[in-house]
Amino acid sequence: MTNETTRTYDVIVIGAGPVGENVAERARAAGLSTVIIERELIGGECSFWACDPSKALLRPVVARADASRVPGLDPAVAGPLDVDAVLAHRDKMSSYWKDEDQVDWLNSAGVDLIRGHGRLTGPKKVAVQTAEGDTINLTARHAVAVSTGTRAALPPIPGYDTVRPWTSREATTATKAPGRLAIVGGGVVAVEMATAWQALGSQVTMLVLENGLLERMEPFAGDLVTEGLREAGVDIRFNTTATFMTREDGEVRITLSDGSELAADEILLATGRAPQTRDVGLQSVGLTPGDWLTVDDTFQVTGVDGGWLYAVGDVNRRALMTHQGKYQARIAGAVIGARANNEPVDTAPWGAHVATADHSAVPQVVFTTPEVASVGLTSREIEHSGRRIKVVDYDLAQIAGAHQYGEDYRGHARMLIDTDQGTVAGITFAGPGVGELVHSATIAVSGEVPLNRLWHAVPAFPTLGEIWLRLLETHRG
Ligand SMILES: Cc1cc2nc3c(=O)[nH]c(=O)nc-3n(C[C@H](O)[C@H](O)[C@H](O)COP(=O)(O)OP(=O)(O)OC[C@H]3O[C@@H](n4cnc5c(N)ncnc54)[C@H](O)[C@@H]3O)c2cc1C
Ligand SMILES: NC(=O)c1ccc[n+]([C@@H]2O[C@H](COP(=O)([O-])OP(=O)(O)OC[C@H]3O[C@@H](n4cnc5c(N)ncnc54)[C@H](O)[C@@H]3O)[C@@H](O)[C@H]2O)c1
Repeated sequence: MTNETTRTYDVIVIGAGPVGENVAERARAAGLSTVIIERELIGGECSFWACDPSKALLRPVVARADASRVPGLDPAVAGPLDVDAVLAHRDKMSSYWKDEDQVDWLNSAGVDLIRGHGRLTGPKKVAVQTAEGDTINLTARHAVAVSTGTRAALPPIPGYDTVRPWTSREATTATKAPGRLAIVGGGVVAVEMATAWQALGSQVTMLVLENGLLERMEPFAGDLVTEGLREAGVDIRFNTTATFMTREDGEVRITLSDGSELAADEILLATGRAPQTRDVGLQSVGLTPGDWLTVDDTFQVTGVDGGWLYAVGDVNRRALMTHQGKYQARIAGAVIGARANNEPVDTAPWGAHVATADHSAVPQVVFTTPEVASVGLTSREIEHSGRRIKVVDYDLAQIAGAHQYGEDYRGHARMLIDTDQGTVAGITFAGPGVGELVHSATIAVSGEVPLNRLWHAVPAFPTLGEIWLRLLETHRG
C-alpha cells in the first residue's frame, strides 16, 4: 500500500546538486525551515559525473605535462600513466558514488532531505514521488527553488540512439580506456575528455563542427589547445560532423560529413546541455516543460506571479559552472531570507541580493594541456558589449616566471581594457599553470580595480603573475 502525506516548510528546494544544497543551506541560515528533494545522489552532476571525476582524470595528465618540461624531472615522467591508479583515484574523488558525507552536511545545516522525484503541482505546491511509490505533498510558505540542473543534449544525428553513445557521464566514469574513442564536439567537455582519454591510452578522434576549438573563448586559446591535443596524438577534424552512425560487430561505424567513414570502439557526444525541466510540473504554473527557466537578477522566475518561484544554477542557463551556480545560490538564499523576514532587499548593482557578477565577471578554467583561464569579456563579444575596449596582448613565454615554470613554455595572455572606466573588462590566459592565475583576474574585473591602482599590485618574481605587469606596461606603452 502506498501512502500520501502532507508537510509545510518555509522553503522547498528541488534538486540537491551543488547549487540546490547551497540554496537550502543559505535559506536555513536565514532562519527558514527548509526541505530539499533529490532523486539521485546528493551532490548532483558535479560531484559524481562531472567536475570531480573529470578533474581527477585530468590532474595526472596536466601534472605530467608540467613535469615533462622541467629538466631533471622529465625522464621520471616519460612513461605512460598508471591507468589503474588514475581510475582508482577518480573513484575515490567521486566518493565511490556514495553521498553519505553530503547527507551529513545537510543534517548539520538543519536542512530536511526527501529522496524522490519532485514536481510542482501549483503555486507554492510540490509533490514528491518516492522510490517506494509514496507521495509527499509539500507546501511552501515563502519560496520554491528549482535547481534541477542539466543533462547532456544529444544531437539528432541518425543512428545516435542505437549505438549506446557515451555522454559526459560515461566519459567521466568509464572503467577502461576504449582503444579508439570518437568525440563529437569542440567545447569544454570535448577538449577535457580528449585530453584525459588520449593520455589514458585511447586513440581519440575529434569531430568538430566549427573551424576551431573552444569557440566561445579567445581564438588563441582554442589554437593552443588544438596544438597541445595534436602533439598528444589526437586526430582533430574541423568543419566536420557525423551524419550517421551504427554499431556493428561491437564497433561504432560513423559516416562523416565529407562522406568518409570512421570506426571507433566508443563515441562520446559532447554537444552541450539541456535543462532538466521536462518533468518538474512547469505546466502547473503556466510554464513550458523542457524550457530553460528565465530569471531576474534575484533568481525569481519571470512569467510566474507572486514572486515565489526561483530557479538557480545550470537550469537558468546564466553560467553553467559549479562555482558560479554556488554564487547564485548564496545570493538566492540570502534574498529568499530577506524577503521572508521582511528585511531590506539590496538590488543595486553589486548589492547583497543580486548576482551582478553573472553578467560581467564569470571565471572559467579549462583543464587541458595547456590550461585556459578566463574571466569577463572576450574579444568576440566586444561588438555587442556597447563599451569602448582596448585589446592588449602579451606572449606569456616572454616572462621570467614562465622560463622558470618549464622549458619550451608556450602561452598567451589577452587583457581587454574598458577605456572609459580605466578598468579591466576581461582577461584570458592560455598556457601551463594559468588556472591558478584566474582569481587575480576575477578580483580585478569584479572589483573594477582602476588600472592606475593595479600598477601598484606588484607581482612576485619570478612567477606567472608577472604577466599582469607586462600587460599593464604594454598598455601604457
Ligand atoms: C563533464 C563535465 C565537467 C564539468 N566540470 C566542471 C568544472 O570543472 N568546474 C565547474 O565549475 N563546472 C564544471 N561542470 C559544470 C557543473 O557540473 C555544473 O555547472 C553543475 O553541476 C551545476 O550544478 P546544479 O546544482 O545547477 O545542477 P546539477 O549538478 O545537475 O544537479 C541537479 C540535481 O537535481 C536533481 N534533480 C533533477 N530533477 C529533479 C527532480 N525533478 N526531483 C528531484 N531531483 C531532481 C538531479 O538528480 C541532480 O542531482 C562540468 C560539467 C560537465 C558535464
Ligand atoms: N572546466 C569547466 O569549467 C567545465 C568543464 C566541462 C563542462 N563545463 C560546462 O559544461 C557545459 C557544457 O559543455 P559542452 O562541451 O557539452 O558544451 P559546449 O556548448 O561548450 O560545446 C558544445 C559543442 O558541441 C557542438 N555541437 C552541438 N550540436 C552539435 C551537432 N548537432 N553536431 C555536431 N556538433 C554539435 C558545438 O558545435 C560545440 O563544439 C559548458 O557550458 C561548460 O560551462 C565546464
